Amino acid sequence: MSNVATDHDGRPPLSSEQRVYNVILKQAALVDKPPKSRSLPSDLALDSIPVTTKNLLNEAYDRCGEVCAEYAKTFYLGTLLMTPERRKAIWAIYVWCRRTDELVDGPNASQITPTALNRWEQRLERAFEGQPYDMLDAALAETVLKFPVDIQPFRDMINGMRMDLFKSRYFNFDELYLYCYYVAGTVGLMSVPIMGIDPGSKASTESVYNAALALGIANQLTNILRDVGEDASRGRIYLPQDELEQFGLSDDDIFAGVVTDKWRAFMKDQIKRARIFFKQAEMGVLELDKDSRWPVWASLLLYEQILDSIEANDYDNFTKRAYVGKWKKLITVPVAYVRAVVPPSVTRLAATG
Ligand SMILES: CC(C)=CCC/C(C)=C/CC/C(C)=C/CC/C(C)=C/COP(=O)(O)OP(=O)(O)O
Repeated sequence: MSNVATDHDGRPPLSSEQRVYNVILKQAALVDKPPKSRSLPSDLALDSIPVTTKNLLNEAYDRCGEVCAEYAKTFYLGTLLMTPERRKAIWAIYVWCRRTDELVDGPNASQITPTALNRWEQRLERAFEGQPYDMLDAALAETVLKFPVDIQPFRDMINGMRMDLFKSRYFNFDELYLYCYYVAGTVGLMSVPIMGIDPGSKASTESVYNAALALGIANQLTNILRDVGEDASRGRIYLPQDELEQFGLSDDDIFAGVVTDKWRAFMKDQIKRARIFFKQAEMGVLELDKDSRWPVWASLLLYEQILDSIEANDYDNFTKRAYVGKWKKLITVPVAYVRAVVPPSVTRLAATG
């Protein structure tokens, strides 16, 4: 990828950031288009769904909600504040992402092949065409009919799983950035059309998508920094090789798992970068629809605190798993609520006054 000097037309290749930004421009353009359901054949229009199917669909959404409640408790509680339509849609997307992730991370992960991922992608395409394979896919199919969600981020998440099958080293941050977009930034892009942008927001749609992407990247970078030891035990190093080298470190140091001054310096640098992405994301939360802000603030603040915990562990992410304690979690939830409901000018004044 990065060692190709030019593309087919002899132009220098785009950086990962530019490639991902092109996806964002496409997503933002979609928001202004009429909903897909209006341009679908009449038998696929939402108001023509028979009552029995509607009941089955409601059961499927309930199941999605249960899965979300089980695996992402805080986020689930936050979704309860959203309108019923939105919360159902978020659950359906959450479940699709979880099922995708389980293909490579779940109990059957060792049997996963590129062919199985291709089949999963075909299923996704069918769901977007209104021909779901099972009821959970049906919930997704209805969601993407109702909201201006594009298939590209979903395809890209599957691309991330493909990447994970054959790649266990990242030469530089550009390569890692693409991976983080695939497996986490995509979630941000899928979520914005559901969560909605505040009608009074003056921000451009692209900038809100960009902030959502930043949150996905920040979360994934944090995840990577938290899990260095665990990943190394599986032979994987999700850290930029060139940056390790700049700090005088190599794969062997990661496998040895000893916290040295070089490691601390390297980690400080990585944490700094993850925090920059969190900051970029924060600007976008303010632009989201009022009811969607709380769950996003809560998950942002909670995830960002994992970085503090790595610092508190004196950068030992080889043998210690950084986590946010119960009390800190409990304090974060109301803090997130205040940030979500109080206009930023007031909090800013309160902070300075
Ligand atoms: C900021 C704006 C404008 C919108 C918000 C857009 C959203 C919801 C972005 C969130 C993106 C997101 C949740 C990405 C997933 C990131 C991630 C690393 C999840 C980790 O999942 P698990 O592996 O289950 O985590 P744990 O191992 O910590 O349980």
